[in-house]
Amino acid sequence: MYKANEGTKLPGDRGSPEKGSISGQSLRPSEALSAAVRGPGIGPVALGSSPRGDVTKVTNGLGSSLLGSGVLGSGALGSGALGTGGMGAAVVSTGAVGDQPVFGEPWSRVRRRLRVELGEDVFTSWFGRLELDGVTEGVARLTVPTRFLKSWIESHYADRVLTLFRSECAEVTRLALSVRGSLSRDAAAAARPVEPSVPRQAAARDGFAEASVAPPAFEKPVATPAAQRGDSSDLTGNPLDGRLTFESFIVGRSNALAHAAAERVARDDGATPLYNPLYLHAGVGLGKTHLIQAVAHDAQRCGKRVIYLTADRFMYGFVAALKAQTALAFKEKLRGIDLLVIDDVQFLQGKSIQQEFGHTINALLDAGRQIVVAADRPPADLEALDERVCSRLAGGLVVEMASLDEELRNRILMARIAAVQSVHPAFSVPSPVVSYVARVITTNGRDLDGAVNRLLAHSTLSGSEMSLETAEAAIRDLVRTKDPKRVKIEDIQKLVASRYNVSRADILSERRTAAVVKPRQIAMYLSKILTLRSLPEIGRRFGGRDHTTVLHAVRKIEKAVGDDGALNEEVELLKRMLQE
Ligand SMILES: Nc1ncnc2c1ncn2[C@@H]1O[C@H](COP(=O)(O)OP(=O)(O)OP(=O)(O)O)[C@@H](O)[C@H]1O
Repeated sequence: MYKANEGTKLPGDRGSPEKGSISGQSLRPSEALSAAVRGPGIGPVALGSSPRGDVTKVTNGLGSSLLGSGVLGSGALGSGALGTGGMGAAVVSTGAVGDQPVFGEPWSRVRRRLRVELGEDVFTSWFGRLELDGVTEGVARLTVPTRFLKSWIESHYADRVLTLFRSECAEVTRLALSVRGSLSRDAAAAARPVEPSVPRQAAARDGFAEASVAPPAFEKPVATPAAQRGDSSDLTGNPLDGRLTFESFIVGRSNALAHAAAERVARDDGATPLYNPLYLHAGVGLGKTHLIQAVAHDAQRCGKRVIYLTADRFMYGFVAALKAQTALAFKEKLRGIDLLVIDDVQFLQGKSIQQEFGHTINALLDAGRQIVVAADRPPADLEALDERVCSRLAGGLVVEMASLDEELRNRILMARIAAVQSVHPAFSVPSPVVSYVARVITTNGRDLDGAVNRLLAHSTLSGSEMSLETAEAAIRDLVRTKDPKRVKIEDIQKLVASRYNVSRADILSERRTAAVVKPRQIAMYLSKILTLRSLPEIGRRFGGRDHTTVLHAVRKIEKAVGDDGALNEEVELLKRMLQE
């Protein structure tokens, strides 16, 4: 079983609640894993082959989107390739392919090229969670966690992704993008609320468009009575994932504060919410969703009325309600709850939706209702959101969850392995292998899940002892080179200010003395070349200046570094310091 938390508690916290049942959430980690990697003879298994005949596909009967997928290359059973999403269908390449994963390497190269082309920020926002599920008969099946991401990638990047994939791997002729987890999370929840079908025009107006590449491979529209009636006011939120509880959340240095605050909020009696809103932010896969869903689970168990929504669901819900002229009911429903949990708030797009979101959180906060928000960045960096909304979101407790350190990664891995062992007692991972995986997979919890998935696939399918060598081959593609550092405008301002002996406030101020103008212009220039922020955004972050002022500064410094060797060296040094 997953290990219970031993983490930080805030004063006044009660102990862990009894494990209770959550309606429609019956998939335990052990069941999920057992379903995911049932070998031949245990569960329904489909076998197929690629056009080259060198890929054997093993699909468990619950569908490959059950919990993500893994792809292994051959060797003994070979090197790992894909599917960091968790513990689902294994796609195993064997035979003639040799030691290399069949599609994993090309896919890794596609990702690398996209990252270089688009820059770190754009790549992380749109492609950080895009995963390759497999390639069958020329169709590369890609998955993302939300419909919104799916629509966005399809309408903005599909052609580019396909072109890159084809150039890396001629076998790929089409893409099929789908939302992963749509089966898993809801398989047990027959009563899953359905995405209201968003009218094309409304969707396009608010920044998302219908699929344009290939018909979704897996996504199955689930008809519910509410959807059939078009009753979009029947907003019951996204279903919670029964695995994402406090009990299964491992607490370490990087997330102790967030965990303590989350527990406190979940168990608060609701009379006077202490941390409201509670705003958690962190990079991809560091446990935000896990923690805020844990809050939602716990609050539900305490009898609170809870709605958990991803930003895209909020958008779809609102657009559909507008269309069905049930927007009032939609708002009323939202405002009549005790706890609103919103995930991935950085994806909120569209003016009217943002306004509505702003009104909703104002109404809830004014009524003393609790809000919990997760995002991949701090409130001040939510560029798409109205400033007043950002400041309201920042007005409670904002906590950053840092990267998982090695010790925490080790404990998460051990918990995952223990969960698997409760179903597969023969699954054994020697401690040097656990330590090795914890050391080399530095990225996030999702990749740790992917690693366990591959070790399990290896052990189930090969039946051989796990050694450091085989483990290394199984998880090879998950071991990434260090991501380039993301530079923040605030850090640029601080560094440049200290280098030129002025304060950051001077840089943001109206002062026009030469001692301040030069560092200000250098800082603007560095913001333009080291971040993906637009000129207007940079202007806003420099004391509300116009974008033409920023453009002027950028051009001026560009020219100056060309003419003046000393300045060039100085700027290069600042650049290096910021990127280290
Ligand atoms: N501290 C932890 N304890 C247990 N599992 C964890 C922890 N941190 C992350 N995980 C696991 O890692 C995976 C990714 O976590 P989660 O989905 O919560 O990340 P996230 O921060 O919401 O990422 P994203 O920004 O991509 O949505 C999940 O399977 C989660 O259970």
